[in-house]
Amino acid sequence: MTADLDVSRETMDRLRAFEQIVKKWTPKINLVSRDSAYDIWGRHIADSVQLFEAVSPDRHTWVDLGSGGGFPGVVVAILAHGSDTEVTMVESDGRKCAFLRAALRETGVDATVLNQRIEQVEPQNADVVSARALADLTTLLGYAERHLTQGGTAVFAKGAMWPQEVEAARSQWNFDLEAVKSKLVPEAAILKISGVSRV
Ligand SMILES: C[S@@+](CC[C@H](N)C(=O)[O-])C[C@H]1O[C@@H](n2cnc3c(N)ncnc32)[C@H](O)[C@@H]1O
Repeated sequence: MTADLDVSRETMDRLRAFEQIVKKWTPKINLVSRDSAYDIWGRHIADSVQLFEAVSPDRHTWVDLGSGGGFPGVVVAILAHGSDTEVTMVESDGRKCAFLRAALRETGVDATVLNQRIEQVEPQNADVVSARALADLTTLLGYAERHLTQGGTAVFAKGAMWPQEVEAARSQWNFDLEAVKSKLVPEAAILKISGVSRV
């Protein structure tokens, strides 16, 4: 994905710097699974870039839930740097929050890191809510309902089971869905969701 990533040289340098920081910290605090640690760029950064690109640039507040090692939160902060998008990451693990703050400092971009549980953070009224590898869709829609502004969009990275997750979620939630096929894993998708309300 490096070749067709249409970003400035400065942004690419920041993404590369972030890749190195993840590699440095991963042995200490397990930021990514052991079997994906060999390919931070291909498995994690490129996937986060896809999530970012799935959303229209017309947004001011982006909240990433369960940011962990910064996917997609730190990548979004790097790609949105210089725009008027404010990025917030919510992460309950204090060591990961320390990592996220260090990554932001070292890459020279701004974002807010909330070391809290998603369920306890005050409603964020965000234009965009994102999550990757966090929870099943039914749970994520509860988070989206709490933290999205009216007219906002949720973007969730999902694996091959996404059609079943959508079907299960429909019993509890009404929502509009656009499934964008992943460029990286054929069966995976980015679910773009709006109009979330309880059934
Ligand atoms: C499997 S990791 C995924 C991290 C990252 N989004 C990624 O794609 O690599 C899930 C992360 O969400 C955090 N998390 C799980 N439940 C949470 C909650 N209720 N509130 C805040 N953070 C939570 C965990 O601490 C963990 O860092």
